Order: sequence, then C-alpha cells, then structure tokens
Amino acid sequence: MSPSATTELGPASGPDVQLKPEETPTHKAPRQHASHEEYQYLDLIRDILEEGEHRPDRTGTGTYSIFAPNQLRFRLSDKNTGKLILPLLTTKRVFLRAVIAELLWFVAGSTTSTPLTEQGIKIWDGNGSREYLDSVGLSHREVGDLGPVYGFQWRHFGAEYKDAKTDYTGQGVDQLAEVVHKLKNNPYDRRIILSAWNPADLKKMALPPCHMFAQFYVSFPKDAPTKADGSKQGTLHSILYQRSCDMGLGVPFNIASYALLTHMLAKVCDLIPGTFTHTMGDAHVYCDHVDALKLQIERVPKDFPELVIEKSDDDLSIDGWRVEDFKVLGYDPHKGIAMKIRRTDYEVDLILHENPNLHPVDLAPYVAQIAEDKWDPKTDQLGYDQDATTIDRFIHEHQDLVILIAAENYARERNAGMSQISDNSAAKNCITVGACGSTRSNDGDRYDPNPEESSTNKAVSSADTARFSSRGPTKPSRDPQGQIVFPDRIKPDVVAPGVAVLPAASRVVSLYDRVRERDGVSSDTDWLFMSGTSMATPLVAGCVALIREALQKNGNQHSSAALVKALLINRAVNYSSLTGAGYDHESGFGRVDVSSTIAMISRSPLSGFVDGGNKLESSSVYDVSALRETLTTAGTWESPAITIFEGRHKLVATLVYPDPPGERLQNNVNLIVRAGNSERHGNMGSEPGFDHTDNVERVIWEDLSSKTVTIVAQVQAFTRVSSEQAFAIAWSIRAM
Ligand SMILES: Nc1nc(=O)c2c([nH]1)NC[C@@H]1CN(c3ccc(C(=O)N[C@@H](CCC(=O)O)C(=O)O)cc3)CN21
Ligand SMILES: O=c1ccn([C@H]2C[C@H](O)[C@@H](COP(=O)(O)O)O2)c(=O)[nH]1
Repeated sequence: MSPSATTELGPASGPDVQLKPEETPTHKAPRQHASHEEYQYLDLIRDILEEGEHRPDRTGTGTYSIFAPNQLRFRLSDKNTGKLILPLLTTKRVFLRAVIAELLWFVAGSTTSTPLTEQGIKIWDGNGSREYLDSVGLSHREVGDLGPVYGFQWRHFGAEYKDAKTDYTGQGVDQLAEVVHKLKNNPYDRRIILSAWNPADLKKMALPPCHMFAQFYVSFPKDAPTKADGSKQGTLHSILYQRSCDMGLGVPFNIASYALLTHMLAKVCDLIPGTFTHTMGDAHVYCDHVDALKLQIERVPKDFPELVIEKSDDDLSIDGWRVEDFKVLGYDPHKGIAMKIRRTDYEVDLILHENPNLHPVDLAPYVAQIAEDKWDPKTDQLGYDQDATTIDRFIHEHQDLVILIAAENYARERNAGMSQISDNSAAKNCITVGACGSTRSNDGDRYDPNPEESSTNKAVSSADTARFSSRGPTKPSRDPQGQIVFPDRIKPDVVAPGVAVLPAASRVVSLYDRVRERDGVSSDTDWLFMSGTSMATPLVAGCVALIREALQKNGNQHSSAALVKALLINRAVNYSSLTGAGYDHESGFGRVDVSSTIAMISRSPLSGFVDGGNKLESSSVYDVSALRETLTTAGTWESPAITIFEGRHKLVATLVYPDPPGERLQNNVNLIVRAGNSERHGNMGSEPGFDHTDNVERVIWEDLSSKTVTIVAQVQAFTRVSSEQAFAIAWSIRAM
C-alpha cells in the first residue's frame, strides 16, 4: 500500500467518501472553484445558510446547521517552493495572536483563562466568569478556572483534576509527548492520537471540548526527499474531528490552530508539513451571525500567508514555544467582521435575576392587560358573568386604570355568524381587543363566513378581521321563555394587527417552542412569529401608552381610562361601516389608528375632548363636572357651539363612561350631536332612537354642512338617583 503523496491531495479535492453524494442528503458535491482552498469554508457556510436546519441550541440563540458536511482540507506547504503555508482565512481578519496564544496555552497544559486575559485575549473570559461557572455548577472554582479542558487532557489525561493551580507534573497520560515520540520513532503507527474527549471529566469542564480528537499520519511518497542520514523525510498529515463547529467565530480559529499545531509537530519531528483535514459534526451558523457571514461569503479570498518558524533546529521540543517564534508573512485579509460571541444560559439567568420585574413587562398602573381562556367552544358562550362583574367593579373603582382584554381566538368558519365574546371580554369598562391582519404576508387567517363557497385566497389584510378573532356581540340574556330581556352589547371594542406579529419571545418558553414554525420562522430566537388577539392586545397597550404620553405633553397628567378609550375609539376605523353606524360585530368600532388619535390630542379648533368628573386632574379649561341627575333635572353636559368653516365636513364624536358593574347599563347616558335643525345619536347612524345597551357611543356624521355643532351627553336614566357619573367625550372634525 502506498501512502498518498502531498501533491495528490490537491486543493479542494474533497474527501474520498464511500457514499455517493445523492445518498447522503447532508453532503453536497464540492463546488468547482478554480483555485482557492478558502472556498471550501465559504461554500460550506453558503450550504448551511441555504439548506441548514434551523435548530434551537444551548445558548438560546438558534442556529442553522448541517451534520457531517464534506471535510475541508488545507495544504500546509508548497511542494515547489518548500514554503510553509498557514491557512488563515483572508475573507475577514482573524485574530492570529489569539490563535497562537491559545494553542501555546493548550500545549502548556494550562486550564485557567487568566494568562490569556493578561495578554489581552478574552476569548475564554465568558466561560471562566463567576456567573458562568456558577451556572454550570462549578461555584467552587476560582474565576478563570475552566476545569480539565484541552490542555489538561492533552498533557495529563486520566489524572485527577483538583484545580488550575495544582502542579500535575508526572500525573496522567502526556498524550502530546507520546504523539511526538511516535512521530519520531514509529511513524507508521496507526494510533497517533490526541483526544480531549474524556467522558469521566466532562462534568468538571466549563465547556466540553469541541475540537476533540486528532490523528496524525506520516506519509512517505515515492519522491520523498532523503535526509542527511540517508533516511527518507516523511510528510505529516493531520485530521481533526470537531463535534460542534461555530462557523463564524470558532472555526477560523480552529483551522489556524490545528494547522499551527501540525506545523509545530512537523518542526519538532523533522517532517514536512503536509495537509490538515477538518472533519465536522454539527457545523452551524448562529442566527445572529447570518448577516455578517452573508457579507463574508461574497468576498474573494486572497493568498494564504506564509509561515516562518523562527526556532533553531537544535534541542527542539514541543514545549517552551513563544508567540514570537511564529512569523506570518503576507497576510493581507479583508476587513474584520464583528460577530458576537454567544450569550450563554447564565446571562439569561443573570438578566432575570437582576431584573425580577422584567417578565412580564408591567405598565401598571397606567395600562394593564388581562388575557384568560375561559370560553369553552364545546359548551356554550358565557354571558356577562361574575368575571365581567369583577372587572367592571374594579375599573369603576380605579377610573385611571386602562384595562385591555383580549377578545380571544374562538371564531371559526364553522360557527360563522355566531358570537364568541364571553365572560372577561364581555365587561363594559375594559377595552376588548380583537385581531386584524397585518401588512406582513400571511395566509389562512381571513375570516370566511361562507367556507363552502370560499375562494382560495385567505390572506388577511390589515383591513380584515382575523379568522380566529372572537366575534361579538356579547351574549344577550333571555328569560325562561327565550325572550331577550337584555340585548347584546357591541364587542370587541377595537381590533389591531394580530396576524403574523413578531413579538419578543419570553425565555420562559422552551427554546424548541420559540423556534418552531408558526406564522414564519424568526432568524433570531429572541423573537417569534405569533398570531392571536393576545398579540393585538399588547399592541393596543403600547398605543395606550403613546396616547398617555401625548396627553401628558398636552397638560393632562392624570387622564381617565374613559378618556383614553374615547380617544382611541374616536379614530378607530371600521372598514365595513365607514358611513353607517360605524361599528359591526367583527371589529367593533374598528382598527385603531394611533397616529390619528395622537394628532387630535393637541387641541385644534376642530378637535377636542372633555374628561368630565375626573377628580385626579387638577385643572384644565376643558375639564367639566361629572353628570348628575336629580329628581327634577336630567344630567346634561353640552359643549360650547363649535364653529365649522366653509365646506363639507365629517364629524366623529365618541362618548365613553365607566358604568357601575352589572349586566344592564346602570347609568344610561346618550351621546347627541346637534347641527342646525337635525341631530344624530350615538351608535344609531341616522336612525332617530337611542342606544340603551352600550356605555361606548359614537356618532359619525359625514357631509356635515351646518355652521355650528354642539355635542351633548345626556343622562337617560340612572339606576341610583342623585348619583354621579364621570364621562369622557372626544370629537374630531375634518374637511371632506
Ligand atoms: N460559542 C462559542 N464559540 C466558540 O467558537 C467558542 C466558544 N463559544 N467558547 C470557547 C471557545 C473560545 N473560542 C473563541 C471565542 C471567541 C472568539 C472571538 O470572539 N473571536 C473574534 C475576535 C476576538 C477578539 O478580537 O478579541 C473574531 O472576530 O474572530 C473566537 C474563538 C472558541 N470557542
Ligand atoms: O474551539 C471551539 C470551541 C467552541 N466552539 C463552539 C461550537 C459551539 O458553537 C460552542 C460550544 O457549544 P456546545 O453546546 O458545547 O456545542 O462553541 C467552536 O466552534 N470551536
């Protein structure tokens, strides 16, 4: 059997695999590039980005990964010139001093990161920090003490590890010395192995070895040169098995490191450096390295640099090397590319530990959000029950607190036309939020009242209510004969985008769950695609915070929840009832339009609001008292005459008031808009009657041509005579 010669292992020749590429889906036929060996690395990254599996990982980042890709093979010397080659990647600057220092640190058998840190090399700092060691159960270790990692296994395999300070001279197996001995004395040995994988010690290590198993091979090709003593000079080849390969950060280091180790051994053993072959198990690209690597793979590699080892030939040992012994000539890489070293579990713990209030994000007392699954589609829709009562009482007693409740996701094609609003979301005083589509592409979530006749286009736009979003109205109450004694109420109040939303992922959710495909796959596991009214609800909570901010800038430091709700609903758009009563049972008063709401807050002559009976606000021109009904007079608030200039206008006015708890309206207040000789009533369109069911009323009056308008809140009936009722009205007028 003749060993293969250096020259036969051409650049990018690929491995001599037994299986044909098509039989192993993770293997790709090597691309045919004219020359540069660096393309093996770049092509592997391209394959991972194109075909890698998106997987969760220990660090919580997520990776794209391929298992057992083609080996990479690098030549370590130029047969023609005899010059040594260092495969140091050129498509980004690799921190060579750190690579050399780390290698010498392994060779020295050191297991503490401190000497590296002292040289300004921080690559092991993350794994040696107090927090990290504590997180992997190594609290008894000093900072920097990584346990029996590479250096210890290379030089003292099998010795009992105490700590990084102990002198282990003479203990355990010095694998590296044995490798040198065999290369010198028994070059045909098939057992020239360096293994860092020691199962008995894994638990004591800060990080189990990634580059874990190397084998060396001395080849004697036919044309091998003859040495002074008449023997043939061998050529040294090495192969590395690396179980876990961080393509962006670790692998450029690992390639250079094992190439250098092979060069050192060749020098010490008087061998010609041949090739380094890199075998990978899990070859991965961290999700947050994707952009950097996409940039890198577009670059054109330059020549690998030349290595010169400045060490005299006498008394050569594998020990005692210094960084200065290596000279690298002609390294002219492209610019460095920053890639983050991955956050590890301990950092997540740390964040949670240091910020106990971080999860859940809590905006109380200004905004609170409740979402609870209570409605059972198999039984029946719940009406206004104990939960709704509790919520309404709470809000009535805390009138500055905005409570948002997700309408829930119980609508289905099969019960089209039915309503699903129940218990919590049936409360009068909260803001019940349904979901509409978003501008992000999505499919399958358009509400389809007639599934049998449905078209195939199910994408849902931001003007459509999402298929799943629970429909209103609330359940009417009936007497034993089935007669409606109290009709249904308008719910949800508003909708907001809740399809294919990309919210921050809670780290309480398992990593597997965070990266699984839902409405799309996020490339960053801190974010995930989700749909639901519980996606729409926080979005409205954010809108409420913005509205509060705008109100505060306007001088309203402590506005009531009713005012916030009135402002929000006043500018919400119901796409199916633009000119009618302005509401329906899919999206309530419509999709929120927060910028439009904010625009109306700085009072212009054509928009305004009152926060009637708000005792928390100190003083403001527009502040008015609460409505009060006595035995002789009905409570009324009437705005000053609002002057409208030339032309046709559209007026929208909204009344919201915190009604005391109870299924029926306790205090029935109506909204009336008067213009010239005609008037419109809340929620009635152009009909003459009044709404006796809802404590949210809106008037949309298109084509208003009168010169003056007045807006009126009028008590129709109070359950308790002489009681007081706070109320908020917001209005806006626009030229048509
Ligand atoms: N996730 C991860 N990837 C690794 O490659 C890795 C670990 N962890 N933990 C332990 C060792 C340490 N190694 C590292 C660690 C950091 C860099 C790194 O940050 N390299 C930067 C330059 C660093 C500097 O300038 O200080 C680079 O851009 O290559 C490289 C190798 C390889 N290892
Ligand atoms: O020399 C190294 C050391 C580490 N890595 C990478 C490979 C992985 O991304 C992490 C180790 O995490 P595990 O969960 O233990 O696999 O570090 C590397 O590429 N090269």
